[in-house]
Amino acid sequence: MDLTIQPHKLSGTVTVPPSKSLAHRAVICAALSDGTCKIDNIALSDDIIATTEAMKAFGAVIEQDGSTLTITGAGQYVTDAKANESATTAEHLIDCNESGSTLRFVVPISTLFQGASRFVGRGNLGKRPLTIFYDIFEEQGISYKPTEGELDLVVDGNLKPGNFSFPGNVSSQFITGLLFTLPLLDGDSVITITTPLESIGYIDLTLDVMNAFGVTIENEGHQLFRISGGQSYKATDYRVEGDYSQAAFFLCADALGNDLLVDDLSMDSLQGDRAVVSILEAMGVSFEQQGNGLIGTAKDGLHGTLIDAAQCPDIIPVVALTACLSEGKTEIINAGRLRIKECDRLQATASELKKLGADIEELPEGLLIHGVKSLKGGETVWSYKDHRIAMMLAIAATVCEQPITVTDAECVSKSYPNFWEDYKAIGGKIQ
Ligand SMILES: O=C(O)C1=C[C@@H](OP(=O)(O)O)[C@@H](O)[C@H](O)C1
Ligand SMILES: C=C(OP(=O)(O)O)C(=O)O
Repeated sequence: MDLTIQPHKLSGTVTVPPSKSLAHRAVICAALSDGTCKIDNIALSDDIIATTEAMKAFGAVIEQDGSTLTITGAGQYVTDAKANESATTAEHLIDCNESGSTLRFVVPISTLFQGASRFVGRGNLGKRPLTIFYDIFEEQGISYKPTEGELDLVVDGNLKPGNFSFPGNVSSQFITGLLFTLPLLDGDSVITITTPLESIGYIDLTLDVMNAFGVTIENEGHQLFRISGGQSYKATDYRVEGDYSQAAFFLCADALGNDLLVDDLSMDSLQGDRAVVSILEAMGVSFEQQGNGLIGTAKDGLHGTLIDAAQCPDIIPVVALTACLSEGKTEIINAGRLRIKECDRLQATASELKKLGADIEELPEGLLIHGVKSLKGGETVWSYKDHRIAMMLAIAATVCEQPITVTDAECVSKSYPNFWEDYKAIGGKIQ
């Protein structure tokens, strides 16, 4: 789907969708529990569908009523060996679609159940790193068969408790997957992170949701995690809070002169992407809180700054757009992992914003931006089939002098299926 967008100011209230990261975690904890849970404020984006379907494959029963999921957990199949044999000896087929979270969370979880699991997916997912798990599987004698190209991975074997150690700069999702799994084993484990941990906020989300479901982990400075075995997830009800990664698009839109109240934000959220607020403040934006919403304004204009992407990779494309219209120089550092997301986001951000008239240069691990007065637009730009690039370009369109056409715009369904409807509802002009 190609969309031509006219330059037009956005205004009004936008209620951000529920946090995708928290939704993955709540669905997984509920689906591993030993009872029935209601998970409220769920949006069935492609990634969340991948996770719900995955957990159904292991025996969880999931029913949808509007934005609420009623989940009856498969905890009994983990703990009861007899039930394992009768209920889940077949190969589980897990379609991760393009969701790195689903893949890295569910691979270790799958080893809790009897029978092999086959993980398939598409887009960039087959190219995103998994070697941290492969090393563990080699060590523990768990069989795994990856294939080249599109993801098609068969994992067969049961993870054993023990000592795990690996670097913290590839993806925090490996840690989250192991944290979900290890407490259900019959012995204690320790995870040691051998380099400074990046994406720390996502580990805090994992620990927080697990805690809500009665599972606890000892966290020693995010470099060492002590996990007691023999725990179980207790059924509980949970509401998913609004998503700061999605709010970032609208908060940056505000910084760029749009006029939005960005609603359903938890002011003490653990989401790492809440960093968008402090980054924009450092660039000259002031925020006013109205209820659970924020309105940003840059009365005296925006100025460039130094931005460390290590803890908040997902907001970087739209923050980079904002920097393109901020006076002076912005350098974005520690952003190497943006190259291993749905696309190479450093390359995609630089190439598409350059087409629109920005002065932006790709660095090996970041971006170097010199602010310009305006973006001319008038070009066709590609989303790279990456939701966060598509949404960033939609915000760029509001500040371009000429219309732009965004190609492969439907990819927003990965995290925010209603994005284009919401965009139109606040004044976005799509032809
Ligand atoms: O755990 C999560 O929910 C996520 C962790 C982050 O990945 P990395 O830890 O690989 O940076 C983030 O980019 C991704 O969108 C969601
Ligand atoms: C990278 C993302 O998600 P995932 O890693 O789950 O595919 C994202 O949502 O930007």
